[in-house]
Amino acid sequence: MRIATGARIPRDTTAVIRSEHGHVDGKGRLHAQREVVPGQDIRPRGQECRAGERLLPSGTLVTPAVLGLAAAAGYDTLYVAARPRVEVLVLGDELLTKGLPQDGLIRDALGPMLPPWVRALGAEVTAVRRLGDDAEALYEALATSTAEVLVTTGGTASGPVDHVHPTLRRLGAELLVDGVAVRPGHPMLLARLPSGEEGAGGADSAGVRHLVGLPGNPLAAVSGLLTLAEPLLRGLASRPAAEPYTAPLRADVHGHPQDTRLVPVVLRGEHAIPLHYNGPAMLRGIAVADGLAVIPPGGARRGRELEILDLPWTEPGVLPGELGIGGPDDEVCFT
Ligand SMILES: Nc1nc2c(c(=O)[nH]1)N[C@H]1C(S)=C(S)[C@@H](COP(=O)(O)OP(=O)(O)OC[C@H]3O[C@@H](n4cnc5c(N)ncnc54)[C@H](O)[C@@H]3O)O[C@H]1N2
Ligand code: MOO
Repeated sequence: MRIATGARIPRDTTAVIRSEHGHVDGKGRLHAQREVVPGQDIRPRGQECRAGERLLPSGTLVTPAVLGLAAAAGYDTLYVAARPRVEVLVLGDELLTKGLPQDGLIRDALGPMLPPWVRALGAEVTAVRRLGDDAEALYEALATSTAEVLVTTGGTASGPVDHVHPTLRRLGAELLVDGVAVRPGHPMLLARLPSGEEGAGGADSAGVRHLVGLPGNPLAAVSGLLTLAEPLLRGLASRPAAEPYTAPLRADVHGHPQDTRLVPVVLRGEHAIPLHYNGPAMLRGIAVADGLAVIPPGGARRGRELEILDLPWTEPGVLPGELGIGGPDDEVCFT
């Protein structure tokens, strides 16, 4: 009997011969040109999975392949953790949104940088708002936002126009992390905002809202993104943490006397090569980096194994030669 690839086999069939491995003679009899073994080219039911079997552990990212597997196994609905909804609030009167920095005004580097970064961390960005240094606008924004996570940039220090701390106090927020012994990024903070029912506006279905306060210096903001925002968003999205790993340094790196430093590095072969332009306000290092090396207080010598924090898009690339540490314009810059 002729049968199409993938067609259901007739009852009591013991083997299938591929058309190119057999021929039918003038009397309609089939002759195999190769040995035929029982079960040949028959795909039995339940080969890949059986009814009720768990196909993937919970917490698995729904990739295109996972969607295909789910459909193949007959699922019509998948239960997933929704992407956390994040609103970005950029603070600072000194920020320009186009053109060259001039007259004491600088370009907003974080407004463009944060949304794709936050999306790469598995969250959805619902809005990016530039609020200047307006305490009332910040209060209104925090009180009424329905996002589960608010990310502010700037205004975390204690200067005259640093409104984040006073506004959190006014809202009755709970400061969970108020500064971290890390450079750059030491003023970063994490707070739990009052939920909708507690009188402060919107919230997610569980009523919990968090605020990640990133320092205004752009590389300091990156520190906060990787060490405060990333674990928070991962937890909210029920994503498992990546396995921590280390790499040996290919050059000495200066340390802060008391605090940990995070220094942009590229990964080449086994090694982490520390990059120039790693000051708190600089982005040239991180723009070509694969990750941040965790430098203990006091610094680290060449060859020492250090933990590396990956960037969400880390993949091997080309090291622009002049950026690696060890040249004449090596910089020690941590405030
Ligand atoms: N008395 C102290 N003052 C400061 C300390 C300290 O320990 N004691 N730490 C300094 C450090 S370190 C940092 S980091 C900053 C963090 O302060 P803020 O979070 O309040 O940040 P701002 O003052 O608003 O801005 C700092 C710096 O970054 C520039 N900035 C701000 N936003 C952006 C942006 N979107 N794009 C590019 N650049 C931005 C801003 O113009 C400032 O130059 O506090 C120090 N002060
Ligand atoms: O964040 Mo500051 O720029 O800690 O160094």
